[in-house]
Amino acid sequence: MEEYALSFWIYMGVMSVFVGGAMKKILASHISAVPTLVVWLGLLVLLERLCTLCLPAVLGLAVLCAGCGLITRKGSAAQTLPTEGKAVFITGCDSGFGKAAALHLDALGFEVFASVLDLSGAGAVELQHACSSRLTLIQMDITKPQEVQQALRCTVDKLGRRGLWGLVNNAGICVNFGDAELSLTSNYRGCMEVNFFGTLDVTKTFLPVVRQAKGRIVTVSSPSGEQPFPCLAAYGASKAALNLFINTLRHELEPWGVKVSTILPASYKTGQSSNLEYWEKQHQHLVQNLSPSLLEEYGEEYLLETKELFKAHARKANEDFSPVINAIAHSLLSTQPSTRYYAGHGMGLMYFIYSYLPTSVSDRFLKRLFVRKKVLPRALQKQNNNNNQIQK
Ligand SMILES: NC(=O)c1ccc[n+]([C@@H]2O[C@H](COP(=O)([O-])OP(=O)(O)OC[C@H]3O[C@@H](n4cnc5c(N)ncnc54)[C@H](O)[C@@H]3O)[C@@H](O)[C@H]2O)c1
Ligand SMILES: C[C@]12C[C@H](O)[C@H]3[C@@H](CCC4=CC(=O)CC[C@@]43C)[C@@H]1CC[C@@H]2C(=O)CO
Repeated sequence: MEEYALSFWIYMGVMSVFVGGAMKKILASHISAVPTLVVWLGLLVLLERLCTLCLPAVLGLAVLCAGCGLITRKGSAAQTLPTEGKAVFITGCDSGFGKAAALHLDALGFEVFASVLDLSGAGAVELQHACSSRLTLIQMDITKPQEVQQALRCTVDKLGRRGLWGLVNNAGICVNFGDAELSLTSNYRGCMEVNFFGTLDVTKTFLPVVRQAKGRIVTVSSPSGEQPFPCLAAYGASKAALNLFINTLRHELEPWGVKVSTILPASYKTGQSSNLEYWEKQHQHLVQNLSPSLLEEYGEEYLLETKELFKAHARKANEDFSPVINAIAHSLLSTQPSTRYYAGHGMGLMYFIYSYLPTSVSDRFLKRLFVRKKVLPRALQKQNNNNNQIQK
């Protein structure tokens, strides 16, 4: 009887440690910890069976101590590093997350190298006026290797013998518009050229100075690189390639002391995505370049609805970039940065649905989240009309 009582108390002790750890995750990151809770509770049930069935009391006690040590060490170790003397290079600072990150990191005390496409553009001018004298503005198109090399030379000239603490890969575009079959090959290439090959070149070019500082690489990607968002195949494919490259780099750079993080933002009202004129131009470009057969099979009405759905989504996107900017700052300054940051409300739920519920449920969730089409392709409308005629 005593043996049973001791096993019972060990089991209760282990439960409180694991459930407490999972609840802490829930409080710290809202719903995104739901997957964690599911896993922890599964482990707990397994452990309960072990404790009850085959662990002698002494070993059970050792498990309890190990569990407590694990939770407390992990929980209390993370601290924030000082920004003093740390330099960070950010791509795509003309607008959106890049410009906001440059402003915030400058205010935190970093020496910011903000690269822009247009040194005389509104974004660059705003940064010049709003930031401290530590800011350096650099013109760089990430798809032009000679401009990337020049940007490195300019950065190293200013860093002297110091390494570069942080590289923030932010620059990116969404060229594609519409269903995977309808997206032009030039859309796929356009997204891949900037989002994958451009970021690849910048990362490889700046890696030696980041390794020298045992610093950080932070990449702004997208959930569309991991989940099949409708109408985003070209953009998502480029982000998928980027995610795999960055994730491979993450564990290969561990021996060098370089920490690698990926930021996965929800939907925000930034420069390009909120530019309704941009989506009009994308629509016109598609109609003018789509093959006559596809245009006939899908019909202009179908393409028009897609454009309106993109514009409607852009109107209701989030204007508060702080979840993304705070994630970038945390990934640069925490002694224990996360490998992935879900930057925006509801992202954890989106990933929980995608990870644990049937594909039909997650497919429907993504459609409701982004583009809920009502118009069928013209060819399907004709098929349905013919079937209805036959049934009459
Ligand atoms: N806005 C969102 O909802 C959202 C969601 C998920 C991921 N993202 C990603 O966030 C990143 C930043 O985009 P944003 O939303 O701030 O949009 P944005 O259009 O405001 O910013 C994109 C930046 O990239 C720059 N850029 C584009 N092509 C470039 C090139 N060839 N060389 C150098 N710079 C270039 C632009 O000048 C701009 O400064 C992108 O990688 C985007 O894919 C955005
Ligand atoms: C791709 C975009 C950024 C982002 O990736 C969005 C996507 C719309 C669907 C969507 C919903 C999310 O909750 C995660 C991000 C995301 C999948 C956006 C449409 C235009 C926008 C951009 O143009 C970014 O440059």
